[in-house]
Amino acid sequence: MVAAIGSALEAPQDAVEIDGRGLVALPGLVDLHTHLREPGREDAETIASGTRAAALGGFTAVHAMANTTPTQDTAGVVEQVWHLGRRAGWVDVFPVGAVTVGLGGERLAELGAMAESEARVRVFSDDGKCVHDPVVMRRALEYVKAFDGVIAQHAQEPRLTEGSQMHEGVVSAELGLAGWPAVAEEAIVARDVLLAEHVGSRLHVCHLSTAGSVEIVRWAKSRGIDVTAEVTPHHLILTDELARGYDPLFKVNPPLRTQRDVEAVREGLADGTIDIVATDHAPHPREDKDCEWAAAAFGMTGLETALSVVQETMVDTGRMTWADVARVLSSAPARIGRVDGHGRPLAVGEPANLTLVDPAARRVVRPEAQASKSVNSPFGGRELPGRVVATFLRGRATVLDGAPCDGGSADAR
Ligand SMILES: NC(=O)N[C@@H](CC(=O)O)C(=O)O
Ligand SMILES: [Zn+2]
Ligand SMILES: [Zn+2]
Repeated sequence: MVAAIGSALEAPQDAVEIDGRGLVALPGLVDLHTHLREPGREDAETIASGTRAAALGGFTAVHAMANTTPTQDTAGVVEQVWHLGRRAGWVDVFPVGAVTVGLGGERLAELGAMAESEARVRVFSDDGKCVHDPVVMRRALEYVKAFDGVIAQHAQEPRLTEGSQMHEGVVSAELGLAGWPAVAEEAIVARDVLLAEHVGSRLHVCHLSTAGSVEIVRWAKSRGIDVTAEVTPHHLILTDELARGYDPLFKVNPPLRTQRDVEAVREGLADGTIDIVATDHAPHPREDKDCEWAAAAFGMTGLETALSVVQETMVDTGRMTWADVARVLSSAPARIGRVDGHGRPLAVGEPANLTLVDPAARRVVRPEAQASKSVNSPFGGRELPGRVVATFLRGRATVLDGAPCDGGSADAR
């Protein structure tokens, strides 16, 4: 708990003192969209390694996506993930529940049992797959109203994206790679905001990536539809031009779009149409990325670079203040996920979940030196601004002087 705020305070003798001059204090960051890969793909990431990466990135809470093996579609599996997160101790892990059994898109998973479990699931998503059947989507939206849940949709019309490899446009035509058209995302976003309005439920749009999707969400919000949306750091800064080198590091779902889309998502984030930044941290082992483009997995890591990318694209460009950063990376995601104790203002009596950032620092990203078990960062070798100096989870340092406090967590080494 934050005991006092001021300039002439008496600290207890054994207190850790940090010289905060020049640093920005943010409420601990909250990621609504992380892939931790455990259970099932511990070669790519574990709950311990992924949450350690999260703490180093300034996070105190992450939502762990449901596309694990087995799928997080029962109370048993979400409770297991929740417990492993607790035991690792780096951040609070909130498991996302699958919408449909095995992400199959057909039968609703036991949403109520997951909501009532110890993990208290409020966010449900088949992420990786789109809940494409409108009847299933409608039922899911209706069902979660009972416990104030939200459906987080991976908006990708499957028929329009069969075999898709990258954004459909000039570059895909030149490279001869199968395109993933913007309309495949926008058609689902449009359908889902209308469904959410029809049944009076809450919808969250995952990794919104196109100018058209921004317009649809802006329209929906102006109508009073209860929709929220996220953008990833990579969609704020990278474009489909990067596919020209055929390096699968830049292969991701939804794909990197055009400069026009990048401009539109930045503007949407700045004006509040897009509510939050979420990492979509998607670690993959080397063998799934060190191959030709068409055979490679979709996804990139992001927990350890997210804040820097937001600083570069939104703060250093004058589009957002640090208070806005606290909103899009902490308070708004905590509210959407209905998470207690996170995303709270830095005030006396609030839980001491906080992050100290040095905005004047610059660093070159070295994926091999990161805490994630996987190295598929699109920012390797790139210089980015900002450095997370310290992270505190309920008053306990998880990161100090930019280094993980391994002693504090039993299982994370
Ligand atoms: N974003 C990705 O490209 N991949 C994600 C799935 C997803 O977020 O759709 C993954 O699980 O690897
Ligand atoms: Zn997705
Ligand atoms: Zn994802």
